[in-house]
Amino acid sequence: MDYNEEITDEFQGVKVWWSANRTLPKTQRISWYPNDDEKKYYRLTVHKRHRELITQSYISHVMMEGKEIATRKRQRKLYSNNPSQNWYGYRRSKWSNVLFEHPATFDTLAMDAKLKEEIKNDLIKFSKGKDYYARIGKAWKRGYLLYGPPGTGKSSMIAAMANLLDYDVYDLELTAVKENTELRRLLLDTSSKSIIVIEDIDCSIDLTGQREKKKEKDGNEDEPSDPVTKRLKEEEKKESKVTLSGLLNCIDGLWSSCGGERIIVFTTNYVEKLDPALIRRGRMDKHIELSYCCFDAFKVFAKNYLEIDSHSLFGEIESLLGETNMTPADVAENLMPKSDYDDVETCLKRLVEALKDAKEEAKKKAEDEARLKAEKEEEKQKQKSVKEEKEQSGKDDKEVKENGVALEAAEVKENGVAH
Ligand SMILES: Nc1ncnc2c1ncn2[C@@H]1O[C@H](COP(=O)(O)OP(=O)(O)OP(=O)(O)O)[C@@H](O)[C@H]1O
Repeated sequence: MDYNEEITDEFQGVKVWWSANRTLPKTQRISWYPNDDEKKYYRLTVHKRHRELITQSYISHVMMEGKEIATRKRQRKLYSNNPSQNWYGYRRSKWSNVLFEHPATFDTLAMDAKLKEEIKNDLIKFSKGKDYYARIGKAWKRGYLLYGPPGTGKSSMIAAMANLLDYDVYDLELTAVKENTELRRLLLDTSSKSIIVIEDIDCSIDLTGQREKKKEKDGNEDEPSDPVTKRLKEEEKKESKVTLSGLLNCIDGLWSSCGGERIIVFTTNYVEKLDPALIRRGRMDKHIELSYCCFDAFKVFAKNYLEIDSHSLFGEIESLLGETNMTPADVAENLMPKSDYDDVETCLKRLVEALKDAKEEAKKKAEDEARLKAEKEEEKQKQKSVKEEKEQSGKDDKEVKENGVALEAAEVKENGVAH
């Protein structure tokens, strides 16, 4: 809306007029910064008989609409945490950000259709649950644990979640956090409507307590003379003290005291390594396994990458997918046309070949492993029988010796007696 422009609006049959204006500065001065004296304002004109309706309902209606428009228009961000030595000073902050523009959505996510629907519903229910969480007296947060082998879509799912809910993403790199208080400050500095992601949780924290110490460097390393480098090196050498209990306390306690909705996502390739305390329900409410490519997931790729719903090769692909483990990342790579000459047939055939190779390789690997196991077993048996033989011969020697000694003793006695 331009200055001196006027627009009309209607609310419950009542007409109102808006105009934009500003107060001009009293003094003229040249400055890099906007003039403090200048004030922008909107004027709302309405017939005085509608005053009550306007002040009691219309204004709050306008504020709410405004907030919704701002949310719709806002550009979402991907944040990553800065090391604490960069937190203070001019324009320094705890988090750096870039625009979040990951294209993954639940439509592009290749996975079991039922599970996908379940996760979507869960997320939507959570995002609409403000009153529900307030009523049951729980912090408005939800934890997801995504686990599965590399290339099965854990990062893609996080992006799809953020795109579905219109949330910002905070990628929390725990290895850059020195202690629990830093972790707390970082988390308190996140905004509402956000997903906080800790990837590869099993690698970032020692799950029994203290985080792995950085490898000690040689003691006789040259001391830098430059004071800035020296300080940075000293900072680096400081022991990292983010603990599992610190992390859990932050997750459990912190957000109860600050409103707003937050989702926390942990990812790992090795779920079995995780401490049950970390992933118990309430902390990680939903455990989602992302696994090797199933036929449902393949059909999503076929639709998205090749724009097909069926093909004569689908049957063969379905049975090959059932017989071998191929990650969605590998399936996607094989399905993607590599040149303008690659048509649907070429891409599907390439996938069939790759699946056959993978099946063959897996078979060979299993055979090699079985052979190795059999050889080990044989070796073990051999060692066992050698040991038994040795023990037996040891026993025989002892008997011979004992008998021999006994005999000698008897002879000595007899001889002694005889003498
Ligand atoms: N389920 C999936 N649906 C759609 N695309 C996928 C899926 N899984 C993997 N991909 C594709 O493979 C690439 C790698 O996947 P992604 O990074 O999401 O896997 P990840 O499980 O997070 O792997 P890592 O454990 O190595 O981080 C993605 O860019 C995406 O194109």
